Amino acid sequence: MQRKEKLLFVVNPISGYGKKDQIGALIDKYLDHHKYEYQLFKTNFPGHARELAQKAVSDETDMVIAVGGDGTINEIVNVLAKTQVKLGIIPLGSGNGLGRHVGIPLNPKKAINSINKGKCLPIDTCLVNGVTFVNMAGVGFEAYISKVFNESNERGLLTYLKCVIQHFNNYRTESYEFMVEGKLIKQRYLTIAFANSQQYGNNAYVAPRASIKDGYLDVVFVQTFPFYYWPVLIFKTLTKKLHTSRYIKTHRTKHFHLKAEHPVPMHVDGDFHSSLADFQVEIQPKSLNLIVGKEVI
Ligand SMILES: Nc1ncnc2c1ncn2[C@@H]1O[C@H](COP(=O)(O)OP(=O)(O)OP(=O)(O)O)[C@@H](O)[C@H]1O
Repeated sequence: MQRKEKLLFVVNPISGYGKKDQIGALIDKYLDHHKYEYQLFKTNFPGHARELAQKAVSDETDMVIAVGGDGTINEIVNVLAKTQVKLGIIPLGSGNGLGRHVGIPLNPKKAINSINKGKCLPIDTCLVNGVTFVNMAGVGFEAYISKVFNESNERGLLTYLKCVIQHFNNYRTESYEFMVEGKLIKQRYLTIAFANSQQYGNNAYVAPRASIKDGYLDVVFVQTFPFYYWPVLIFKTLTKKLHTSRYIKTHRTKHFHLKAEHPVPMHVDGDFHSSLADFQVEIQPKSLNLIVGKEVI
């Protein structure tokens, strides 16, 4: 008889919208018990998912499944990158950028089925100043909003949009410098995204031509724009046309060194990390074994 694979489900009870009370029962009902044996833990504090993943690696677990959003995934990926342990996703976050990109259904029963199928793909991860991210990191306005959002008691898309609208006019753009094709560029930007996949979440495509398995990072520069341009920008973001905006430039690279004139906020996979003025970003090709739901770009 074939050995059963050992799974660990890591459930973030505060991610996304609803409680996660039913998830244990759904896993029990729909997981393929001929193929897998499993344990399930809820996270009690930020950083707990990382601790649980560390224990899973030392216990020779075959797959860790993040039940939550990109922040929960990020904690786990910081442990699983460059190991053989697979990552699964049950996307129950607010934005679910990575889960959406790799075609994991938002319906938990269907997501469990993707784990049963076990279609595994080696994907790229990235490092920013030594911290791993897998979907998106960034500096400037988007990171500032992730800080404000994390500090608010509410979650969800509506709260996020409220934060954006409230803070857009008051946010001061920062001056940055970096090299592109041997040329030194010095310019002010509203936000700069380091994109491994295509979207922040909620089908907001910031880097519609990015691939998670091409060995490259898409750096997306967003210049400041007038308030009346928001509807156009949102439309372009949702229809994968952002790169056609006159306020956007994209640079594809393996390494990127960015300096800001003053410390600016940085997020990794949607969660505020710290405020810094010097950023070294690099790609780590095919460094994570991810369970996917479809053919992935
Ligand atoms: N019990 C807990 N109490 C408070 N925070 C927690 C707890 N467990 C985990 N966290 C933190 O919650 C943060 C947010 O989780 P996550 O990013 O998964 O959800 P989300 O923000 O709703 O989804 P997304 O990132 O997809 O938009 C994580 O960074 C994690 O550190």
